[in-house]
Amino acid sequence: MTSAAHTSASVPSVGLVGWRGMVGSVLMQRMQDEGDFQLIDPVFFSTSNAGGAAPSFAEGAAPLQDAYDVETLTKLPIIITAQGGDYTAEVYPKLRDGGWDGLWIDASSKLRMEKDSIIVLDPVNRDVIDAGLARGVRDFIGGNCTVSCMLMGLGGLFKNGLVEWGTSMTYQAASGGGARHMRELLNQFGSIHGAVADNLADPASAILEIDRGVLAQQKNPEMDASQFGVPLAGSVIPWIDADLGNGQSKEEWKAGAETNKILGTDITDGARIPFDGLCVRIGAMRSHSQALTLKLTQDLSISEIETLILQDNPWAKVVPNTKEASMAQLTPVAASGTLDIPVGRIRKLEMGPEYISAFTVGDQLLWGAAEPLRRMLLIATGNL
Ligand SMILES: NC(=O)C1=CN([C@@H]2O[C@H](COP(=O)(O)OP(=O)(O)OC[C@H]3O[C@@H](n4cnc5c(N)ncnc54)[C@H](OP(=O)(O)O)[C@@H]3O)[C@@H](O)[C@H]2O)C=CC1
Ligand SMILES: N[C@@H](CC(=O)OP(=O)(O)O)C(=O)O
Repeated sequence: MTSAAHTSASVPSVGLVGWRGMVGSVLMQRMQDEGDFQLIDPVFFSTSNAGGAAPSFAEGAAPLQDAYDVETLTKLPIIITAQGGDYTAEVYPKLRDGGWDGLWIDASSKLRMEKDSIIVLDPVNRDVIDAGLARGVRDFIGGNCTVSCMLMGLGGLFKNGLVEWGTSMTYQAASGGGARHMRELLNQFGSIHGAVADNLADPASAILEIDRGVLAQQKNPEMDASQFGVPLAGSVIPWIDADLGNGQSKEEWKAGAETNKILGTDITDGARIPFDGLCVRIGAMRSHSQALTLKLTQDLSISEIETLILQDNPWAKVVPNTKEASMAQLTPVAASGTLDIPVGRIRKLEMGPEYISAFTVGDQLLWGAAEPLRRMLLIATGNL
């Protein structure tokens, strides 16, 4: 089973499932950047290409194992999966029913709200993770991307009990849907551009003619919208994830449910922080943004709020509430590929001194997905 990149008996074998997807690719990159592969003996799995070559960055690694081969998975003390909830639903119960007691570290939402699982976001809930490991918890699940990014940015307010309630209006990038969604968005932009390229190249052409051509292409049933269901390029989709049947999307439900589970405010009577809003898909490639309205428990000054945010963790950054700084530092383009979580547009609202607005953006593939998982692996192996 070993003989991947390492053969040392002193490092644990770790099964890696879903490593070529969007979250998995970012996870692999971060693990390479940080030298994490020196600390483990990686065993790569695939749902579609068992027997194929291991990724080129893991020189000497054994060929890809079948990700549905429970017997092989059972031999591993730790499995990290970014394969998705359907995979977890199929494989996880077989492993546990067969007596496997290894650590399951998962990016998908499937087990997040289970009583015996912990949502991992260690800069916010390291105490909960450590206590869980000590009492034998085996399932450590990455949080929803918008929730994790929000808590990384505004942890200083939430963790100090300063938020009475909150609402978030999200602007979620195509990459939240995965690799195929990103490709679809780019193909849509390309086909729209192609439909009007000649007119666009002619400065004398009428803008209404171009606009008509764009709309016609967006409504063209030939344009591929198989991943998102409707065109996203040049549009927005005000619904993400399943319809819960009560007017709320599952993505919106996660905001309240997961925020309170991560903070531990779900278990004490009266501690729950009401948190709700609307989740919207936009045509950004990567990084989720959200506009927040928070009712604070106290009338704090803006500088007190900014200090609390900055002091909470090294990644939260305060962006001055000016046009120049917001445009330069508070966009998906600025945040993508970085671990920074910029928080800006912080100001008091007309409703009263306890009401504030904020806008935050974070690379949802980093703090919203891959980073808490790789850090959980480090914690579990005694390296963080
Ligand atoms: N995207 C995000 O922002 C976030 C995602 N998550 C969760 O993480 C899990 C994985 O999500 P995500 O990485 O976005 O999903 P992807 O669709 O990008 O990848 C999942 C799997 O799809 C297979 N796949 C099929 N076609 C392709 C292709 N063209 N390129 C790459 N992979 C392909 C791969 O499996 P194989 O190699 O076996 O064929 C891959 O491991 C989900 O549960 C998701 O909910 C959580 C937080 C944020
Ligand atoms: N639903 C998020 C990404 C995601 O996968 O979230 P979750 O892990 O909660 O299903 C999005 O589409 O942007």
